[in-house]
Amino acid sequence: MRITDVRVTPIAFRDPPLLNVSGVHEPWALRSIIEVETADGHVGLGESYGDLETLTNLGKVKPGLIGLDPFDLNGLTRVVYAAVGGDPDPGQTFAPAGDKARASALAAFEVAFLDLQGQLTGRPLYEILGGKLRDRVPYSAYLFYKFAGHKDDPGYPADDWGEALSHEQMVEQARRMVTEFGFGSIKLKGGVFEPDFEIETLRHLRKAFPDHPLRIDPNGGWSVETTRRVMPQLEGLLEYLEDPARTLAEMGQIATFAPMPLATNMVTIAFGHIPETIRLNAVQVVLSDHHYWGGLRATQHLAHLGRVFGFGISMHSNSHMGISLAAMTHVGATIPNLAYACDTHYPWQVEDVIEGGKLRIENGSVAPPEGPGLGVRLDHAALARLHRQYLDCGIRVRDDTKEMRKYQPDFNPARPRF
Ligand SMILES: O=C([O-])C(=O)C[C@H](O)[C@@H](O)C(=O)[O-]
Ligand SMILES: [Mg+2]
Repeated sequence: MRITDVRVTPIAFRDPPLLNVSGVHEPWALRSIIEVETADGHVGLGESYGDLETLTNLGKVKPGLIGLDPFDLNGLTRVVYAAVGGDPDPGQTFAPAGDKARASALAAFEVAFLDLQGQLTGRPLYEILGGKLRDRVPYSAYLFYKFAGHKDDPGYPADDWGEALSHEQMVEQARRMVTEFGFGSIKLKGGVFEPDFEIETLRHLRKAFPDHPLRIDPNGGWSVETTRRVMPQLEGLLEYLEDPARTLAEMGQIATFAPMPLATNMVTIAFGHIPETIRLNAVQVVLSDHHYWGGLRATQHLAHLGRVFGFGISMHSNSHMGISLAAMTHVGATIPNLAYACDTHYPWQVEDVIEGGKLRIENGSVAPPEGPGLGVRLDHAALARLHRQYLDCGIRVRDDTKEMRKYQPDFNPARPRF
């Protein structure tokens, strides 16, 4: 069974004005949708970033995939490394340190190849990945401070979540997340306001949700000294503290005085970072993300290293569609040491490219879609509509800072902000 066609379609979908350390989300979020077709008409799906660099790299890989067997994942790795650059040694399946471009291209196509393997064998993807260890994968409520609407009219109605700039509004956002989706744990995106204000928001959340584990993620927005100053206030409040500071060395310093585990999706983002992470004991929870760790098998390998070296595994996300949620859920179902509920931006998205609308989050968790492979199919009309939005929206690279300067012309995202 050989691959005869590969299509990569950039899309843009509505995104609310969510705040973070770099600024605010633009009205349109970008992704790319990958279709890998075999001679007999099976189509494997993948999803990745939609920025120009990713699209360029995926475009470079495409021609080399024609004629490959979808079961030849080492062949895929060789093609990706040859096209994007790097060591073409087929033994070097996973990317070294700082190798996000190659690992991301590999991941985008690996998911589509695995989807094909599932379709060709009539097996759900979690079986291709070794079998499921749980029926449902837990996700956490992902709370953002947010504006009520975008600064410029994006040409669509404002989202129905309203403004969240006060503690009380954030508790309301959490209440809706927990009521509608049943989330059993809560993450607050921080780095937006002074840490003391954000910790007060956490206290309000603790009061309203006494049993929900809480996390905060300032995305490297705090200095080591600021983190030291606020640490007594955080003690006993958090399940883990995610990326308070920006570098591995700073995380290592914070780990010497932090009573709770430190988590990251910023300082340990490739296999080559793990030796130094362990040497410094800088991080106790790694947020895996198949999109840039090199795919679903790489995610399993990362989890295995977690068992070897004693760090926990959680999962990171970005604004994404149902193909990514299906892939995250299939792999999440196979990881023995997935000790924490995974991140997902999915509740913030109102559009999707899969048949049947959106996947369902219930009781704070998602079941891997049944059916062969990923278990999701492309809605071609929706894909065409979201591609048209991409062409029309004019955004080609995500820039939260530029967007924030429309509200606050002197906004400075330099970190540490606090
Ligand atoms: O955990 C994280 O760092 C993220 O989810 C990164 C995202 O870019 C988040 O900050 C966002 O969507 O603004
Ligand atoms: Mg993070």
